[in-house]
Amino acid sequence: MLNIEGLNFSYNERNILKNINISVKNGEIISIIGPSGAGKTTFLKILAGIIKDYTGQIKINDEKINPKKNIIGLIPQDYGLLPWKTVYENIKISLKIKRKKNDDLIHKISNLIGIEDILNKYPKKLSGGQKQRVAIARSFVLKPQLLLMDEPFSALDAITRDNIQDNFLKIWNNNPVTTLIVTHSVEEALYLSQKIYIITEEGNLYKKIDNDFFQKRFEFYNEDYYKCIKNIKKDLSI
Ligand SMILES: Nc1ncnc2c1ncn2[C@@H]1O[C@H](COP(=O)(O)OP(=O)(O)OP(=O)(O)O)[C@@H](O)[C@H]1O
Repeated sequence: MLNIEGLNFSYNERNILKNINISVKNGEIISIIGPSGAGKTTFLKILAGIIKDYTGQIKINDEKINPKKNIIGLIPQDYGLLPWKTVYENIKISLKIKRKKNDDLIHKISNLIGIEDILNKYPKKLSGGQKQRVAIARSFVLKPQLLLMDEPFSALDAITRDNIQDNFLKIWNNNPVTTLIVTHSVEEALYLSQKIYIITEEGNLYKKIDNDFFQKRFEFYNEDYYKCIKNIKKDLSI
């Protein structure tokens, strides 16, 4: 269980996140959705241990979160691949960091996500969708206790995005990692997460939604789905 209680954070006395309370069950996927500048990336950076001077409590299984002890995977907006390493080496880095050896797992996950044939390529030769797949494979190989994804699919065309979202869920169903996804897309939040948290422009947690549409692709002509999207969009414009 990930427990966040009374989290506050300021940049140079400017209050960015205000009294955030969220709990995520082990193996659950939640989405954080909110307008630009609301503090979503800042929130992930705090969880990843990049930002440390927050107040409030963050616990994993009742112990204070510790990025040195807890295995935390972060997929940043730019995918974070090292240009001088091949895809295979980029994925293997996470195993080196955790001093594990598991080449079989690299091949299993690469196969599941469809990147077996590009393992020897360098990142500059890859499309955005391929880089995204590599970043996802790398974080799953790490077997993190917590996976953080910052707008993971925003730069992709609609067909590639649907395809990679499906691959992501395929791997997650194989190995349900506790995951937080930051997104601007209501449709993406509905497809990929069991709970949706709305953050306002001022950095307050406004609402938690239990999502009935998880892992279901709906069209706009489905009335319940359409209403749900409309309500969330209304909340986001407050
Ligand atoms: N290093 C920094 N120093 C000072 N202010 C910062 C810093 N990084 C971000 N900010 C400010 O903090 C606020 C929250 O930024 P953050 O990147 O977390 O928002 P976001 O919700 O992820 O936005 P977006 O959806 O556009 O990515 C913004 O107003 C931003 O300008």
